[in-house]
Amino acid sequence: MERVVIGVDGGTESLRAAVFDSTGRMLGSHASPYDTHYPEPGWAEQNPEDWWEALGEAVRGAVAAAGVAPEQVAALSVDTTCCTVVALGADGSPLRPALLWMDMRSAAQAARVAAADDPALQVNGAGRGPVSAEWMVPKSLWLAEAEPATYAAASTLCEYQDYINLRLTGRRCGSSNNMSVRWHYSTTRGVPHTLMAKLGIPDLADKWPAEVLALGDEVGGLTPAAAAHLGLPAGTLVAQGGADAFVGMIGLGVVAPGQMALLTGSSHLQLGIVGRELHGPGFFGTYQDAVLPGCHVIEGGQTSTGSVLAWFRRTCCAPGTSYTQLDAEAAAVPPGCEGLVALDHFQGNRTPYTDPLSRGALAGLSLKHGRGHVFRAFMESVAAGTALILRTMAAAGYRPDSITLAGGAARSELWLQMHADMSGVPLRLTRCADAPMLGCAILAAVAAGMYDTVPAAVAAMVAVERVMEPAPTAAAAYKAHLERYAALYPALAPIFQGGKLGAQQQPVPEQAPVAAHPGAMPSGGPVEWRGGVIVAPSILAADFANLAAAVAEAAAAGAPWVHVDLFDNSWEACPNFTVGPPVVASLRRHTCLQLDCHLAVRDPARYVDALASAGADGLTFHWEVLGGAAEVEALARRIRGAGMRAGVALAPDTPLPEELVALAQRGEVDMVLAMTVLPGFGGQSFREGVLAKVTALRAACPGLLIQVDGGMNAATGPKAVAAGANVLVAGSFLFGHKQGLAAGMRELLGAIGPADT
Ligand SMILES: O=C(CO)[C@H](O)[C@H](O)COP(=O)(O)O
Repeated sequence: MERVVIGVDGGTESLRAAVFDSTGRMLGSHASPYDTHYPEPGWAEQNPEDWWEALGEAVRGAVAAAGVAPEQVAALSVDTTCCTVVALGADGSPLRPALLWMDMRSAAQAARVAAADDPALQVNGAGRGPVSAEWMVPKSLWLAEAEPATYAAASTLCEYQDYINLRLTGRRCGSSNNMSVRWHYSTTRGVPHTLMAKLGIPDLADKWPAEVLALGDEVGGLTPAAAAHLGLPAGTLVAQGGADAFVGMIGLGVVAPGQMALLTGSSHLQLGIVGRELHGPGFFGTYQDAVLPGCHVIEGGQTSTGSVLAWFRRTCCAPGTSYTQLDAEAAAVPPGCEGLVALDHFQGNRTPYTDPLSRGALAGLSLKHGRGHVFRAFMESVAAGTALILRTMAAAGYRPDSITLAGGAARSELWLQMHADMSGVPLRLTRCADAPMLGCAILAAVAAGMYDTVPAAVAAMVAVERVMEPAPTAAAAYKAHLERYAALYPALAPIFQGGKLGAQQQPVPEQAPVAAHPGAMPSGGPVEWRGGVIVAPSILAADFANLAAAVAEAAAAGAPWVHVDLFDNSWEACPNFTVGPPVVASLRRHTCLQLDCHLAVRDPARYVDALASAGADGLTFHWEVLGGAAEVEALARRIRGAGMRAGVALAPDTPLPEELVALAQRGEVDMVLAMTVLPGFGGQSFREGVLAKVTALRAACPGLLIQVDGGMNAATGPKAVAAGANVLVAGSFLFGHKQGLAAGMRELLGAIGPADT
């Protein structure tokens, strides 16, 4: 008897079930719709009993459509919408309608959660936000405050998906997937007790399921009542599922570090797998162990993508105009739209700016441009938005090797190719369009013992049908266009919202983002990072009266970081006075590049809070000004706690301290800066002798960010990289380059040689 598995996808409009064989072929499916109620503007509720009825109907329908016997079903697994919150009484019955994921009534509570300044918030842009009203904690807080009697009576607050598992098996458990991505839970820190306590709801922890199961774990067998409802044998195995998009990653075969899922529809969602914890501004996550143990998920998102194209067709084209027609008109326009560039932020920007007030735009219109140009400009803006998200992730150390795409974008070859060309990453397309249901089926197959592991099941059940490679000529044609796109939001933000750049301006929380993933530094963007090396232009060599132009030039040249020297003339080894936190705050309003701040001052601790508030991404202080390893460790922790990368600098004559090596090996510092000139002034000669320190440090710390600063040019850069440096700060060479900074970048990177990673 052939064994089959069932995947169930509880969506917003309906619940769908499908039967799959062991090769991942869908044998039959069935959808059952249910209603959503909107009691107030912004509110959205569903009745859990409707889900249960839909589940019975859909599973029976899918089994009938597949033509299999119920006894053939080895297991099933369920994904649902994420953050659809249910309050259950002691007997497991719902106490009120469920708050659907899109329910926004807890917006005020979400703002208070964001302001709670708790370590658990670090997964959101390294603590800079946002916290969405969609999520579990704001919804729970709303219930506690607006309906205290219901909150008090609730013995369980859980997700749609947990409720279904409870009814199927009688087991009250949560999914580490849902909890990691939207409950501020982590597999190492556990439940966010301090956050709950700060919000005045410490008892929320008791209402959450105490048992947390990973995707694919056995939840249990169907109870007799559930079996009768589904038309399956009692005892049929139920495997743990999770949130639809994340289970969809499994259905797309995205289960290993370096892989990314791109889920497209009215919006875009970029979900990448990282081998270790990684936090940073401009993206969400990483969510620890959120898909498979050891696989952390990094998240980016664009709120309006397919919806922008739909808007254009609806409002700007004659009735009956087809996408095929618009696609053909767009295909006749060259990449870059002959100077026309659009911004896709019609409904705000989720990442990298996290700015709900940003809006769409078209810039560069001329009388030559026609409808095909405008449609293409919107298509390109969406692909460029994805490329910018990838660049932001790359600056923190994550670069996907492949992107597996699902959803509406797959219907346009032209649009697909734009995504591949601008991202510089091959796009994979799989056989099964219903990735969440296939993901559930894979989890069920593993729980049923049909495969030993999720990756083994993925290898057998996910079929990659096509790989679309970036076309080198088009990618080159898009370089300048991407820079124009990247410059649009910073230029328009003042118009949209009075000069603020969204969440980057928000205060950061008390505790630590973990070190950026070192050693795997970025490629992508208009200039490739050769050999995994970051070049950070030092604005010490720029015109201090025109720093906005300097950072714009650095961005246009493809630099991921800008190096900012903060000297206050307080340390005799650095007799210069440059800029302070207010200038960093101003720079933050002009760039989304990482602001890498070097403090050559006597008392660096006094600037930590101000620089964090200013939006600095990294803060490097000098070993020489502190009183030893314990003080260095404490300050590094404080810097990380303020949401920044912690670096320790050594003046050229300072020998490499063993204690610093030990701190780096223990992961207590993110970067070591070996100064190759005396701190204070640009334009000095490179001290090659310093490289012995770099060599020793690289041998001891293979994954560390090692920065060199001073006298860097096309002759000295390759020597620093050969010694083991992977972050090069260059001032006079770049800002003083006769052909401009971009030419200097090309020369430096060209001298370093091709990427070896
Ligand atoms: O930190 C510095 C000096 O303390 C500068 O960033 C560094 O010297 C870079 O300048 P240049 O490339 O001109 O040598």
